[in-house]
Amino acid sequence: MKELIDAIKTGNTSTLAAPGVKVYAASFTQIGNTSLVMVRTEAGKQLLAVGESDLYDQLNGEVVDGAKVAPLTHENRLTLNQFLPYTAPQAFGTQVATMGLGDRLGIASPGHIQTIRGRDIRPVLAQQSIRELALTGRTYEDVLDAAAYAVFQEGYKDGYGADGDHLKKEEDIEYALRLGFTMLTLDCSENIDNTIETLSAQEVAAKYEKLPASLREHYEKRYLETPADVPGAALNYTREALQKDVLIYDAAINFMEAIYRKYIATLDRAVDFEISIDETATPTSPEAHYLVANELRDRGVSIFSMAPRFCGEFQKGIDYIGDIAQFERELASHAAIAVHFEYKLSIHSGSDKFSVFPLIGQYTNGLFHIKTAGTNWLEAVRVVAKVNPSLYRRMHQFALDHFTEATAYYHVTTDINAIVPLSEVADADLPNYMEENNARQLLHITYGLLLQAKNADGSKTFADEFFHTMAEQEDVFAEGLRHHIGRHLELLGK
Ligand SMILES: O=C(O)[C@@H](O)[C@H](O)[C@H](O)C(=O)CO
Repeated sequence: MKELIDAIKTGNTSTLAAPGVKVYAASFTQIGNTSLVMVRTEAGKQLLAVGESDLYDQLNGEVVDGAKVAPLTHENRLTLNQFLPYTAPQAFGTQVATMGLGDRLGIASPGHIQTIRGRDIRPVLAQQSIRELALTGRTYEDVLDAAAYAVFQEGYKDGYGADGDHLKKEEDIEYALRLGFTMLTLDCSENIDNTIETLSAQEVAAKYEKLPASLREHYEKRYLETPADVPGAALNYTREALQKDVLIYDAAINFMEAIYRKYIATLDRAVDFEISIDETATPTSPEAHYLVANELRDRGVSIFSMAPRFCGEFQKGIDYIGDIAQFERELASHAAIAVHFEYKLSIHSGSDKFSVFPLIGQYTNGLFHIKTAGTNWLEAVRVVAKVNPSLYRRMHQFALDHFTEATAYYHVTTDINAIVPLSEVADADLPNYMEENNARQLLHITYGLLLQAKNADGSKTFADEFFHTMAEQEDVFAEGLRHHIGRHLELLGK
């Protein structure tokens, strides 16, 4: 490290290098008298600060050859945020396309930044749901730390977001806001009454008639007596459909309003507020989308994006399943409704939906929010399959043994029996599993079980070897993400 420190001290920063040290040159920056750069040694990634200043004094680390070597801790990330504002997350609002790049491992954001840099779209790098945190054993502090350090490492100064994703409980909303998250995705799935879809028209009518007359009059006046006028949207409310949608969504709309008033409207900073009604058994018709959006607007609820449950299937880690012609027809209306109410359409489980990406880019005029997460984990699995076949085989077999357990967390229609047995696949062909839908979903939804698996002696079954492999293959992983997420962006027109 001494050679590097001396080079920085003498201002010879054109080629920052030292034996046994990887220097992330894009991170190099000057803050007052301090030169700061990210390096990686056998001890892992660290901040190297050369030159005395308040920043130097505030960083927690040890002094080596007259410089400070600081580990990538939560406290040091907060110090970085204080002196380098571009390393803190921001809200983006509705006038720029954004992409959620969920990173369940805390090591994908450098590749995501390399992919998105220079394109007409901004990254929400720190995106994790409470479900993901529970399955990986991470915290929102971990998630935001990893994203901020990646932004510093890559010297990315165009801004990034932090999304507390699929939040259902007030304590989780408070947790994300307390940490400075700049996007909140309110998951309303538990406030949507999916049982209504199972009722007959007569049962729906009877249940609807039991609602307060004032409520029924409110909806009938606004949706039966007043035609919806949304340019580009084909909306046709029937009495039967209205009755169902009121029974399905009224409680959820009240929930959205209550959370907005309590947590968003009172904030002294911008936060992108997303409404998620995608993780429900009930596909969101354009009429239902319009009803929810219209009610929210008239209640003064301003949103950044809305995630409907599209027709067909947006399953994890694989392409769209369904009638693309019907999807296009409904997408046109959903996108027109979002434009009408001045927010962005949000595409959840956006990973790998290659067949519909061009339609999404077209009908949203390139102004959308799209969420990915699992596909980034699968790119890491692909690296393991390439460079550590033994580890991949053990992970794959463990996933097969625990797949049923994992289906409690994610809706998939995976055919496990269609997956070619490991014994029939040569080491060199293991990466091909990442090209096959059933194997993709097998490894996709078992991520938490794999990362948290422990041996009888309490040691990690896979995680330590997995992360060591990924550290050695950092550049291969980044290249894989540039290729795979780059394909997403190209087809989305970005
Ligand atoms: O797995 C999760 O809980 C999240 O990644 C969630 O699926 C997210 O909202 C998403 O849609 C990512 O594609």
